[in-house]
Amino acid sequence: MGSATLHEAAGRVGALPHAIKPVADTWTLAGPAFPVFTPPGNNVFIHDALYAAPRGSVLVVATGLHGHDPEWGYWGEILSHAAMVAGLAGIVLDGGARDATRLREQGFPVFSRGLSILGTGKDRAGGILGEPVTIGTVKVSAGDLVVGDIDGVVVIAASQAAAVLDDGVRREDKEATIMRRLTAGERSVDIYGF
Ligand SMILES: O=C([O-])CC(=O)C(=O)O
Ligand SMILES: [Mg+2]
Repeated sequence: MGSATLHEAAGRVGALPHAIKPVADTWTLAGPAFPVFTPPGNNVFIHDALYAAPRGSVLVVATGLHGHDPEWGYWGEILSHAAMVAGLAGIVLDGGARDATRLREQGFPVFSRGLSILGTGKDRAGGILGEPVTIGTVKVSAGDLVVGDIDGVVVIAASQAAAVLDDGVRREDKEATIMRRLTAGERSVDIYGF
């Protein structure tokens, strides 16, 4: 199910900033969040998170700069390789990634604000693992459902996830019916009653 459908099903909440996109257009992502806060320009806590997150997790990394952070590549081919070995499902990064050609070959879903050559420091101070983080206007807690695709990333509270998925399926069924009616010659404005 697409991120936009789930966002509608969730009552139009949970969309992360639109600038956070997959490094390869075709990638999709789904799994429970493991939140990480890293100080700007530092990625040692992201390395630590690989070994703290349960298998199947999506790392969701806040950098404290709320999007004003185009200049670091927090994640690259080494971290993707390590994350695959650790059985993680993907990463959502409120900052840049690098080694994009290799990342695309590896296929591990990396969602970032863009690409940056610059490497990060390793000071072991100021990071937090597994506690809620805020990206854009969205608070992300451990276990929340994270779904990403080329449209972007949506985060659904764990307590809402089952109901939102059910509603998403209903929406997709309804939209399939609308497509059939359009094919049959009806007009969108008539179907919706606009
Ligand atoms: O050096 C880093 O920590 C990020 C990186 O390029 C890699 O993971 O390959
Ligand atoms: Mg690298």
